[in-house]
Amino acid sequence: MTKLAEQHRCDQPFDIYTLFKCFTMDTIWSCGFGLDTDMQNNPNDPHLVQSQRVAAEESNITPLLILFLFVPELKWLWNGLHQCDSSIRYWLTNYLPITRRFISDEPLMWIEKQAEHLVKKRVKLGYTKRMDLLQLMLESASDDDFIQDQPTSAVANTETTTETPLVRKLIKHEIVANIALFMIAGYETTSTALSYIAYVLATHPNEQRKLQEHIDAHFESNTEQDIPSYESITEMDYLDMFIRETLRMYPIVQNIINRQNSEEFHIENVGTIPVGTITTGSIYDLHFNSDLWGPVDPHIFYPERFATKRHPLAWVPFGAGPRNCVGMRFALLEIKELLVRLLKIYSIVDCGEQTHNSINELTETFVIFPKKIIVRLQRRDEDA
Ligand code: HEM
Repeated sequence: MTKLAEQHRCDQPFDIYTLFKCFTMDTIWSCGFGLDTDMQNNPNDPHLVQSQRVAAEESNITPLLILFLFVPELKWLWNGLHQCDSSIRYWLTNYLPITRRFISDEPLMWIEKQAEHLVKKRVKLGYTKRMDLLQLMLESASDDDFIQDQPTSAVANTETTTETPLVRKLIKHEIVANIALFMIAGYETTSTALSYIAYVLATHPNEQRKLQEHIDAHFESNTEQDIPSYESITEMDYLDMFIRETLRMYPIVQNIINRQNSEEFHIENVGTIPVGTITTGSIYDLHFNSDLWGPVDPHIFYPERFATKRHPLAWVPFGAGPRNCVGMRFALLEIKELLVRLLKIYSIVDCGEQTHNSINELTETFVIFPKKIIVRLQRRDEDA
């Protein structure tokens, strides 16, 4: 809120996406791993810079990735080479700083090393009352380096069960890998979702007013610093529909929602898909299909369409099935908390071409993101 107030005082168009990135990064470090970072006041913080590099265009298309795409049978070799390349870069750039002039380090490796330090530090610290993701993972950790999965005896004995769930502890390496995954998956996605929401709010003033009235009706507060409770947030159906409609029209992730089939299947007018094929559906075709989303034209922003029950797989910004996004509830709650606090005090204002051009050029890496979202803030109690 302090950063928003600063921007309001400047009374100039600014890039709200940059603010959201710092905010979601601070949130994931604090809620996930118990670190009180302050990236909102320090945009050059290396955690933020390295995470931004992971999603950046240039670090996504590497020769090894191209080899992986065209010769997936040798993925063990490409993985091995990638690991070697990243380790060498990490050691050279950290222990021989002069090499930074010629080679760049690998951001994922940097994040993994930070995660390793974090785990070591927390283990040394011993028991902590703080119940964050890291603590939960450490409590289910094993000291072994390798664990053989064991089916639960209770479930394995039941006659009706065909698939036996696994009793499984995490090994240290998996905890480190999960920290890195959560940092990357939880930061870029949520800040991008917030940036699209800001764009929609600025360009749809009637819907913004309706959302503000909805917030006023549900959330009484005397000060700007009040944090809405979980209970009051979950009751706010229009807020939920507003976010869902934005993610329908502006999905953040497309190409990571893919699956490899274990059985052959047939698609009409396409043919038979052999076992082991990696397929991904087109999220845009699904999200703009008028049979699934009508009768109001799916190209129109209309949150109320979510009041009608739709096909369970018509809306998939968080994927679907047992491997869908584990952070969905967390992301939705984070977005709602921020929107309630922001819109209680401010309106997001359209700055004409600057705002409209923001969305014209989108880039796709593992997320689909705009370069900037330029808007202005106006205090609601100063509205003309
Ligand atoms: C608006 C925000 C977000 C969007 C749009 C999003 C979207 C997705 C999508 C589409 C997938 C793939 C699902 C599939 O293949 O079916 C995914 C996976 C995942 N997401 Fe998110 N995500 C968001 C926020 C988060 C957050 C905040 C976290 C963590 C705190 C997170 C952690 C993960 C993880 C760990 C996976 C891998 C799950 C698995 O493989 O089992 N995501 N996300």
